[in-house]
Amino acid sequence: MISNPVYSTVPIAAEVFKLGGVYDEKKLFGVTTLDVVRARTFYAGKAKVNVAGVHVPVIGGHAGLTILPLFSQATPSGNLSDEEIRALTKRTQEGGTEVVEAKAGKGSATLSMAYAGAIFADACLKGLNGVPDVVECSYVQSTVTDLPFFASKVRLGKNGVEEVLGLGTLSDFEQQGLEALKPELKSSIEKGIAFVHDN
Ligand SMILES: NC(=O)c1ccc[n+]([C@@H]2O[C@H](COP(=O)([O-])OP(=O)(O)OC[C@H]3O[C@@H](n4cnc5c(N)ncnc54)[C@H](O)[C@@H]3O)[C@@H](O)[C@H]2O)c1
Ligand SMILES: O=C(O)C[C@H](O)C(=O)O
Repeated sequence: MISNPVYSTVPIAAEVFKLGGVYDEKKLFGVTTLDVVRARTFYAGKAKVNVAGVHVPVIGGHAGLTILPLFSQATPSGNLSDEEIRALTKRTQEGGTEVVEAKAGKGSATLSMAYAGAIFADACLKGLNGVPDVVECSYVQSTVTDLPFFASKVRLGKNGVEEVLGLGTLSDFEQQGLEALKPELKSSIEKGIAFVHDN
């Protein structure tokens, strides 16, 4: 699922598939790769490292505060200040809205989404083809938090999602971000599920 709001459209799709008796949680992904692309790009710029070698997990959902880049786990380490990390987090969270507002009703990010979509589709194909250790962040059915859907690192394989990976160690700032995003994410998931049953 790429169509927004991804944090609701994925639960909507899951519910529709369940009603049709064909839901396979291993094969339903919300594409959050663009958040990862933005986090990597902004981080590389600030840390003055080559973006090609940068990894930053992004967890949560796919809108505003629900997008939580884990810069404490970024590699290579950029030794950025707390203030810089806060600014990079905000920029990543607002990246999509920035483009939507700049295009003023004429759509959303397209070229960067195509790039992100290609990365994610390529990872899915590698997994399906049996390439080992293919890991991308994605918004999937999850038990890593108390929310039924959550974006985190996912290991892809022949069946789709082979393993939803844990969050690793979070900084205090990220832990606070995680607690702050939960109410919005919970309500967006519930709204999606209710939408299916009300319609
Ligand atoms: N997951 C991500 O990272 C990400 C990134 C970019 C865009 N998006 C989402 O992708 C979607 C498309 O973005 P876009 O920039 O191409 O938007 P867009 O406005 O350019 O295109 C939307 C298209 O949907 C069509 N449409 C609208 N209502 C319809 C309906 N009821 N039935 C059939 N078609 C309908 C419109 O005619 C239009 O062609 C949006 O939901 C956007 O939010 C997601
Ligand atoms: O379409 C949007 O609202 C934003 C899009 O999801 C993006 O991340 O660029």
